[in-house]
Amino acid sequence: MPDRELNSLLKDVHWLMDILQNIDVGLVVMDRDYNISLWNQFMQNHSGKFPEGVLERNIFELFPDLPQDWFRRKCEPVFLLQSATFTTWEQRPYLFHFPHYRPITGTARFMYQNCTILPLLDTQGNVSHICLIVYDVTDTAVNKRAQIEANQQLQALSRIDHLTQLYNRGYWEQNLHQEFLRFDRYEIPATLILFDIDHFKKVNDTHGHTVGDEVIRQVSQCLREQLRETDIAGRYGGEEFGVILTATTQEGGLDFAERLRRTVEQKAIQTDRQQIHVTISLGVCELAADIKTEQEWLQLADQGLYYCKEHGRNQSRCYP
Ligand SMILES: Nc1nc2c(ncn2[C@@H]2O[C@H](COP(=O)(O)OP(=O)(O)OP(=O)(O)O)[C@@H](O)[C@H]2O)c(=O)[nH]1
Repeated sequence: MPDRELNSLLKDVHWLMDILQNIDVGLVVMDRDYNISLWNQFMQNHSGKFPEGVLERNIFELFPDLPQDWFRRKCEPVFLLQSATFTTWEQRPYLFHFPHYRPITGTARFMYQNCTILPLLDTQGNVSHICLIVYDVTDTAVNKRAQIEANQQLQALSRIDHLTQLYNRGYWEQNLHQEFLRFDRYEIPATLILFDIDHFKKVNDTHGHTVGDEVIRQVSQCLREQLRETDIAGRYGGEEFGVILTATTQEGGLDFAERLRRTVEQKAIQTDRQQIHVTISLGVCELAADIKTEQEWLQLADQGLYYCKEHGRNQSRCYP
């Protein structure tokens, strides 16, 4: 080869090596036994390990925390099939546990990484080495996680009634529908309670709307204290509430209703000026095969509630 061509080739190789060293991604070349042949500046900066300490050494001995089985499963097809593989931070947040110091994404305790593993062919066309490329994707990952979290919070907020912290009517009705379908499929018992505060208009008229709101809040608090984790309680209307008692028969439902009724009756609701006592009326209905829709289920519980209103209030009634 003429000198000029050789010089030009050497220059190209020299430049390429410069680029490999300074590029802002991690580059690691390994042989068939996972011994390291190339370790660029990015890997040195983030691991604190210098090339002289890693070259010709086995990557699993140098980094005992590497998920060895998983990593081998990713690399073996690259050796055997001569095709590249990729891993993303969503599958596994990182391969190398590198600290992360960026001020903007300061919430990240480590560097999130995507990785690519490329086959490197020898002169006979066999894959003698693989090249692992490590990308720092912390900014993307942190933003995406923050977005997911914000969406979850928004979703939770859109399900909750602001005044009572119970489910709002829309979300509660979705649950009623689900419970109805569950009964249809598995015949697991479920009991519905609809209740409202007696003579609530009078509370508003006598003490004002703010006190009325406080009464609604404190009755909701009584309800929350009675609930099991599987019960689903919502604010159905102004001073009307719905409770779905899962895996509960009419007998259990009536027990719950009476317990709640007594708790509210005994509660002294403290307002700025005085104590107020209120009572509630409750309609109870266990789901049965002849109830064809959830609307029918609601109407039956409502008829129980209506019966209580007609017969003196401060009581609970099963219907049918
Ligand atoms: N303070 C307050 N009042 C509300 C709210 N939502 C509905 N109300 C009031 O609740 C009252 C309900 O009155 P009614 O439906 O006549 O029932 P009631 O006076 O409780 O009588 P019975 O149910 O028959 O015992 C109305 O005056 C509504 O304005 C609310 O969020 N806050």
